[in-house]
Amino acid sequence: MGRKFFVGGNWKCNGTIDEVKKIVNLLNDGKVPSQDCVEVVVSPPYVFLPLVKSSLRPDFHVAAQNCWVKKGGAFTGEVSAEMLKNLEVPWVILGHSERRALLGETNEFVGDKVAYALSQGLKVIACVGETLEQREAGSTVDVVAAQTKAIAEKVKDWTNIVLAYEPVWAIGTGKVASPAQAQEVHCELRKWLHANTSPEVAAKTRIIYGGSVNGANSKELAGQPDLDGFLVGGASLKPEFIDIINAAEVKKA
Ligand SMILES: O=C(CO)COP(=O)(O)O
Repeated sequence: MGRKFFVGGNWKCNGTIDEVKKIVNLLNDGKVPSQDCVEVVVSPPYVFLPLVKSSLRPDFHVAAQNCWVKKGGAFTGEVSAEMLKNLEVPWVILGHSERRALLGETNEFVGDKVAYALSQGLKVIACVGETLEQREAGSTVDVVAAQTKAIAEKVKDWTNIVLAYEPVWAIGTGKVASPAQAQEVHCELRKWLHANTSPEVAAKTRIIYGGSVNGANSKELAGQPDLDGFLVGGASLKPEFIDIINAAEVKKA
């Protein structure tokens, strides 16, 4: 099948220089499976990217948490895909639900961002996910399909995209999706890719889960057939992030 397990750590808007140094030391000392078995990418705030990149172990990589929708210029406060490329930051997270909800990023805007970042040679962790209201209304699959469609309309080549399913109700709440709930949506997303992109894209694209993942629940989640890794928030700042990376071993069994 060839979908390498992927573990992302989204540090969000957290950290001081000292705290960042501590997390990097913790990561550098962690015992994890080889790069053949798991791809690890951590995403500090922009301002810490050079520090993390220069001090992080070479088998782990970095991601930005966002970038501007087109070429840089007169866009105060933004950071462009070209700048990330210039800093040799290989990955960027786009469409996180916090940006969709708090900063008004629409499906279309996220689709444009993904397409532009890819065009500049970045790899993208593209996030989708429903709110509790949407889940209770029975529209989970429609919501994530619409979010994915807005990306698929702008992108032909999915090689450099990892799709992150992050139910909004599970983010930062301690209410993790059950393995069955996660598997159901991952399977629907894969079916959607099969029908609307190509069977090859559906088979190869990694679909990772995010929302209250921790050291204790990561193994059982990793056992789900359509779950190819995690995007971790709170626990990515703690020693248990190493345990979550080690959940990749489940796929080998
Ligand atoms: O938003 C997330 C990762 O992008 C998940 O956050 P938590 O792991 O803190 O729930």
